[in-house]
Amino acid sequence: MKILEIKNLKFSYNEHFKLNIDYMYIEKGEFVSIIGPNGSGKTTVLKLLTNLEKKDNGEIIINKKNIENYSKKELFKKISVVPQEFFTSFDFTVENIISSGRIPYETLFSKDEEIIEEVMQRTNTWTFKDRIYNYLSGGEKQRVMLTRALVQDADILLLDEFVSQIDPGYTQQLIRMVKEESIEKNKSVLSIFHDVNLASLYSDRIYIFKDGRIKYSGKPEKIITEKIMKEIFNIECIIVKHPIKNKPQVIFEY
Ligand SMILES: Nc1ncnc2c1ncn2[C@@H]1O[C@H](COP(=O)(O)OP(=O)(O)OP(=O)(O)O)[C@@H](O)[C@H]1O
Repeated sequence: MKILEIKNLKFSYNEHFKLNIDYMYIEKGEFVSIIGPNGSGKTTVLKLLTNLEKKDNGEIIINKKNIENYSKKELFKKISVVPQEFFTSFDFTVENIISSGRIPYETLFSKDEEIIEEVMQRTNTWTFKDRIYNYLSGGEKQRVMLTRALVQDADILLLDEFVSQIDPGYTQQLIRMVKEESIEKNKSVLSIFHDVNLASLYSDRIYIFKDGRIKYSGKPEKIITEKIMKEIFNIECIIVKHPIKNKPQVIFEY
């Protein structure tokens, strides 16, 4: 079942950048990634999906219902987001920030507190729950934002380079957690990656963006090729098969 569909989506900030998506979808329980060069429109799509920008044209359909027909609260239960950056001018603690993921459920019963603590233990953020968010390192902030999105428990998780500042140990742990959410809880994931190898290893399907359009889409095995990597990113590379998962992995020639 398709949980998210984007049809004929058009948007422009100005004459310099135009986004034009004919069709894009995510199935329930699918892990889908977007890759593409800087400025190709990846983050803009996520902003349109969360109403941070207003589309010029087209349709965004979540669970067979147009996004415009959702109330804010309903939408928060459908979509949770880990943005590239999150700023706050207040001195919120880590626990304050993460707890805000439960706002759409509007209860402060112990059940919510249990959910919050359980997810914080899993992401190892519980140990610094009383620290001020603004004073955390970049990687710690990203872990807090992912934890907030997980406690929100929405059907679709939108991730914008959510491990870009995270060390290898936590990168593996957090991506595995997200993957488990999709496999075990049937959550759908749409994740932007700059690391093509991570996208290839964990995704069921990948969309490759260039110049505000989808240039290629499909299973990693089909579209992570030397020719396409050269065309999209202008890189000289060799594609090898992951020894355990058989997924294509990109190695720079030099
Ligand atoms: N608020 C804005 N006003 C004007 N132009 C913008 C704005 N936000 C983004 N852009 C431009 O729109 C284009 C697409 O930006 P977007 O952030 O979607 O790219 P991206 O593929 O996510 O890039 P990156 O990989 O660098 O994060 C870029 O050229 C960017 O400069």
